[in-house]
Amino acid sequence: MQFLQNLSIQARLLLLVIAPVFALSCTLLMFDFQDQLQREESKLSQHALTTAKFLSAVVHNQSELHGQQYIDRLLKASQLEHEPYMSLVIADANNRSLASLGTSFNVEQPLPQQDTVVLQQSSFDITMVRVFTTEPKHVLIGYIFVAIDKASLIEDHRQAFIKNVGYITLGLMLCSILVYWVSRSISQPIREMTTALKKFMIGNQEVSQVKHSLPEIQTLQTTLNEISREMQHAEADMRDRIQDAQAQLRYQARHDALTGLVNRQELERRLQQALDDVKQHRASHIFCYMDLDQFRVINDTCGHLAGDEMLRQISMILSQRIRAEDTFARLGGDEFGLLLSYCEVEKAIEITAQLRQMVETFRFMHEGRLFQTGISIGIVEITADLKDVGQITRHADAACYVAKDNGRNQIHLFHPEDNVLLKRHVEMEWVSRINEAIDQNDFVLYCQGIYPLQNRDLPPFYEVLIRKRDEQGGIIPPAEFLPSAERYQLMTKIDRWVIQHAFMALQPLFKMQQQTKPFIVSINLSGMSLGDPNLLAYIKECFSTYDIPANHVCFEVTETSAIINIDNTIKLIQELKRMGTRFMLDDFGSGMSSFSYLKHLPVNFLKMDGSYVRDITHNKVDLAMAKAIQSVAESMEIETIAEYVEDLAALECLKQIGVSYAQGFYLNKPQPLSEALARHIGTISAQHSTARLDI
Ligand SMILES: Nc1nc2c(ncn2[C@@H]2O[C@H](COP(=O)(O)OP(=O)(O)OP(=O)(O)O)[C@@H](O)[C@H]2O)c(=O)[nH]1
Repeated sequence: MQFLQNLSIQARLLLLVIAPVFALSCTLLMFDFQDQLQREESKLSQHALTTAKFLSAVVHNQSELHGQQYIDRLLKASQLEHEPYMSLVIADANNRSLASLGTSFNVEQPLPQQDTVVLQQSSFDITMVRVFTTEPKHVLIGYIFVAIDKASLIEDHRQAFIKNVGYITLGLMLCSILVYWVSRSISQPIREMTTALKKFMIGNQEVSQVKHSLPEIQTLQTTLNEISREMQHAEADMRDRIQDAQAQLRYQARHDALTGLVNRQELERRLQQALDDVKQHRASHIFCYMDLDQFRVINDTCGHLAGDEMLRQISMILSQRIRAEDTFARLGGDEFGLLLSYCEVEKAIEITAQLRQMVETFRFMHEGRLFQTGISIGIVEITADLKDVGQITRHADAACYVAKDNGRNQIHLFHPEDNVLLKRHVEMEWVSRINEAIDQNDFVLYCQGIYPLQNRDLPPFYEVLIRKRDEQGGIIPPAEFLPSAERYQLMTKIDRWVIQHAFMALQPLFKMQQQTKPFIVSINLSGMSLGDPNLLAYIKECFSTYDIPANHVCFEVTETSAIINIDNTIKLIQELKRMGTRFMLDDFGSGMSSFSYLKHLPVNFLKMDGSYVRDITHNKVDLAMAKAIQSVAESMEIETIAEYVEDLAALECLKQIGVSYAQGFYLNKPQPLSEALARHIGTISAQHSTARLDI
């Protein structure tokens, strides 16, 4: 079959049509030849027998065969003279030939005794009939032999057969020529088409006209040319699209998707050019680092989409003031970079002052509310002594940091000896120390008691406070490291560390299955943690891991951080309160709109801001504020706590106005959490823990 597949159309037609027809014709001819031969043979045999019988009938009443005339008459009567392939012999009773017609022959003795018999010879068939006299006596008087010459009969038929085969061969040869011509008329255009297609493949735009084309091939050619045209259109279209996409990619690689401004990579490339220019040609270029002020508030109150819109609007407004030769870029978040080309410091200050002014006067409208923001700008002059682009951006960033530190919405020109920069350096160091302390558990938990003033049966609180161990084993207060943790977004990590370790400290108390005196451990949550959507899941996991009853835990959130993350905070409070956990609003009264937000925060306790408590016995306003807070809390059925209680007079005053709990150095100083808890359940002496509440 494989061999057939490799054959050309001509070869296939010849092999599959002509050859079988030839073979079949020859076979049929052969059968016919055999058949005819047999029929002829039997016809002749029959004829020979009839003739012999006829002759025997003619002579049967003779007593013997004699007389030439008589025999000739007999031969004539046989009517066999026109059958050249036969011989006829008349012999007497002794088998001596009396007369013959055709080639004479002798029949060997003894002759068979039958009256009629066919004797088979090598190339003859001899029909023998015995001749008898009739009445009165039945006497043998002779023999009549009729021979059929089989060889000549076969030869005659062979000639006819060869002639027929010749005719068939001739016919088939003519057919072959016809088949060859027809198949060539098919294969030739296919070959030409193949050549045309090869040329088409190597760049010809059209499949060229095939000379001896068939209608089918012409249709194929037209279709291919149509496909080719379509492909050319598609290719041109695709090329355009690729070019567009490449241009878009080039654009995207250099621009910020949100604002359309140049991006950080492109700015850094241009800064490098500027630095080279300064080093080679002493040109003067300025770089400014700009950061929007309190942008987080927009995101938190209006959502990120609104924040994006504000970034777009501010970028557009500032772009209008920036010269074509300058580069205004978005570096990420709410940070922008401005490269002022061929610009002196004084001019840069003038331009940035205008930009700052534009941001200050800009109002962002969202859902009917107007928002205002500021921008802090750090300026650095690109000088030849700057090592690289990284140093330019670091200096500008540092100057912007100083501008923030100076109260935001400021412009600051970079100066290496800035005190604030030194402070920032210290803070940066704290970042790695805090991370290390978290990994190596170098923090320790302290606590300060919060005791009931009105009803002694209420359980005390222990507010958990974090400290850090120093290398010499001393204790570092939180004021040294928490500001850095807040600035560098480490508060979530710290809060989680505190929650986990406070729970670890509590676990043994509940494991002992002792009837512990009721108490509540109070843990502070930073604003950053309140904005963390995964905090709730983390706290729940800690409750189940350490198996701590939820009603022994209270979380303290400050008013400002709760407000910034209001939705998340409300959800957190609702979910955990359902489990029995309590919530305390810390520093209450420090914000401007404390009372209005109180309605939305379902807390159990209010901790008055220490600033009202410290001077409550001397300052009437503080006293009035404390009373007001107490009155609002009572009407909302919220318990109050006063912190910073530093003397007996303050304690008495707070008790009188109805404050529920008190906390402060007068009552109790911070002590290690584990010790405080051990004292509480009485496993160690309670000597130092007793709060001075005997008033
Ligand atoms: N809408 C929006 N917000 C972003 C995008 N990238 C970063 N932010 C947010 O921008 C805020 C940047 O805040 P910071 O610059 O750290 O702080 P800030 O609130 O501006 O306060 P100061 O810079 O200290 O004045 C963060 O809340 C980020 O989540 C952004 O592409 N779109």
